[in-house]
Amino acid sequence: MSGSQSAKDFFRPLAVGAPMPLTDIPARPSRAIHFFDPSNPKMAAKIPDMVGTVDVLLGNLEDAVKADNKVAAREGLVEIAKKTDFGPTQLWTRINSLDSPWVLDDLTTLVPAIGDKLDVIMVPKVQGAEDIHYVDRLLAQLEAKAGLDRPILIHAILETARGVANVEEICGASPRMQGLSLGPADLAADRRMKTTRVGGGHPGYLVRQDPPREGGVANLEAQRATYQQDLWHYTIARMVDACAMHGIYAYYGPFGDIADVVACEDQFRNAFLLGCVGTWSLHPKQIAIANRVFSPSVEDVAHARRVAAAMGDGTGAVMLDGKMEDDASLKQCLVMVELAEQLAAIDPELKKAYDSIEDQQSEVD
Ligand SMILES: CC(=O)SCCNC(=O)CCNC(=O)[C@H](O)C(C)(C)COP(=O)(O)OP(=O)(O)OC[C@H]1O[C@@H](n2cnc3c(N)ncnc32)[C@H](O)[C@@H]1OP(=O)(O)O
Ligand SMILES: O=CC(=O)O
Ligand SMILES: [Mg+2]
Repeated sequence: MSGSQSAKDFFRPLAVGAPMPLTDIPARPSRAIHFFDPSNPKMAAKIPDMVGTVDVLLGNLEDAVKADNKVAAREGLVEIAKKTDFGPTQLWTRINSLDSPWVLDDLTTLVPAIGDKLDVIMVPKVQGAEDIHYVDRLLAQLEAKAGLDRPILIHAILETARGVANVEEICGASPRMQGLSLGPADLAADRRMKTTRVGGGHPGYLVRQDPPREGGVANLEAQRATYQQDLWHYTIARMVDACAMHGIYAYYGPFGDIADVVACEDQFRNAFLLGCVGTWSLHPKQIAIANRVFSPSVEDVAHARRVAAAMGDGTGAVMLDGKMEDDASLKQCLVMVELAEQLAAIDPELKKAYDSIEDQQSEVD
């Protein structure tokens, strides 16, 4: 909420006739936000068949779409959205940046044409609350004009140093704020980091074991283990806290080494463990990785359910498998159980896997 706005105005529509803002952002599964370029005929042709295989399909209009194809991408997205029934899959778009010559046409074309199908608009290179306020008001005006009955939500990419400095105010800038993604490629450039990659780690960012001491003297010639550190830990942790504080959702972003599925899975898992609910997928092969990583494992769900059962009314402390469980560990377990229930509702395979634990547990009991 901006300093000059009163609390009661926060949930008022910003244009006469615009839909009422949401007071809570729905927790819809969004393990993979799959990017496609609507101006690329091969990719566009694959989209209808991808419905139901991925939680979010995102028509990308910004970086990775050639300048000459910006109009074709926008028009291609309108065409795909109009002819596709998205069923349980969400449709998002990433518009061009607010300082670009394309963004105004992106918004004024997409909202009247396919605003009823668009769930979330991703806004790149957000610097502060003022960027969200601009999009917020414009969306309200366009929604009112188009007669939409539900608000389109906003997702911001955290990819500038100023954006990171303002992360809390960005998350709280509008009731439309659905979440944030880390944009490691642009953020690295903006911070003048000395990397040349799209996300992921770097072998040079490490700490080294102390030298062994021999007779009180450090042996600097000895072999010493090194441990690679996570370049993105600080930013993801800030993003997760800011999102949790405002009741919205945090996502890892792109992992550009498409061939390195192992490191991709590691990066996604770090983000999952730290509190992110999903990530981007740039290539079809990253969807399965994201779906696997951002779904709690059967073992974790089984354990979480056992803790919930053992904790009875949810207060006090109990011993389970030699470990203390109490109100706080129960709350962590309930995060897992709730997520498992949300995912089971849209993913029949997962439902079968999670249900099989219940069957096994009732056999044991
Ligand atoms: C820093 C950032 O902003 S990241 C976000 C912006 N970047 C993006 O959105 C990139 C999206 N992805 C892509 O452009 C592509 O996947 C690339 C360029 C990385 C690789 O593309 P290709 O070299 O064609 O990959 P590959 O040959 O493995 O593709 C196999 C098939 O999958 C298709 N495919 C590739 N990526 C996608 C996708 N994202 N969605 C749907 N289909 C895809 C290809 O068209 C190809 O189809 P075909 O079998 O009919 O020929
Ligand atoms: O847009 C994403 C990024 O990493 O930059
Ligand atoms: Mg970017």
